[in-house]
Amino acid sequence: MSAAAVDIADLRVALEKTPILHGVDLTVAAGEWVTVIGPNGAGKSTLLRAISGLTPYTGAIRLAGTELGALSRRRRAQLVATVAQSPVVPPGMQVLDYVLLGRTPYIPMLGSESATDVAAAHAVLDRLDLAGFAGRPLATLSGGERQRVFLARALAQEPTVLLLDEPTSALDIGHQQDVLELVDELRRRDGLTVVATMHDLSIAGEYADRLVLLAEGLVAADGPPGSVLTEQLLATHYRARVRVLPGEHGPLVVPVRVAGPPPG
Ligand SMILES: Nc1ncnc2c1ncn2[C@@H]1O[C@H](COP(=O)(O)OP(=O)(O)OP(=O)(O)O)[C@@H](O)[C@H]1O
Repeated sequence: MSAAAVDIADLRVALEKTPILHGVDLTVAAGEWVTVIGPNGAGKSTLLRAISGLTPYTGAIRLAGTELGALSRRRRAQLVATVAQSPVVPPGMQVLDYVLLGRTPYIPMLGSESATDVAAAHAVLDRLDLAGFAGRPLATLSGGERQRVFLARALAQEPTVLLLDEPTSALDIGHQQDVLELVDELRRRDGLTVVATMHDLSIAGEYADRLVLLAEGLVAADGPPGSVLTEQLLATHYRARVRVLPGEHGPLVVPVRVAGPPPG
């Protein structure tokens, strides 16, 4: 049997001496889409940052069978690409140059990008409907356009594991669907493994094979969307009043107001 794309055991992370993740176990098979949900501050971004090698941890994180710490930075960048919530953007950088940064793990030391790298960057800009933005300074794009450029850079990296931290939070509903369908297409076509975080629970359930509910730094539930998106679990961990309705591609979570507006 081939190794899991991501295999995490007893992961513990402390930030500024405060324990944030308290012993997380998570296995993601190659080609699987797992979305981590959970209330604000649960540790979702911290988990993704640990998988991408940006945060010290104890426990084990293995990528395709190799412990994260045993991978060179270059090899790690060939395996894992991240779309962070608010990536740092070098001032004045144009869109094409930013997307080309995704090719860094394939460019020889002290070398510069090849025609193949430039073609790969243009191809991904085309796929994301961003070709017309190639020469624009990133800072002049709208929030949603910029978010798609961040994804373009990650896809230009041609990773085997794609980490998406709320990748559609700035997108209108049409672009949300376009971007998630594209990621799903890459997963089906190329066997890309996806680990995402999302706050829109209906969309989370529609695209993921499995949902992992993280609460206070621990896995509170892990399974197919129908087993995690229950009114009881969402009430317990989000203190949310919701109705869960059957949908074509997964449960639909609808917030409901319990008390009506004050009379008068
Ligand atoms: N550098 C830091 N030092 C101390 N605490 C931190 C640091 N970074 C994050 N935290 C805390 O760690 C906890 C988990 O943060 P994290 O960003 O992983 O949560 P999250 O589940 O992604 O939340 P959200 O849904 O709001 O994005 C939060 O309580 C946050 O305040």
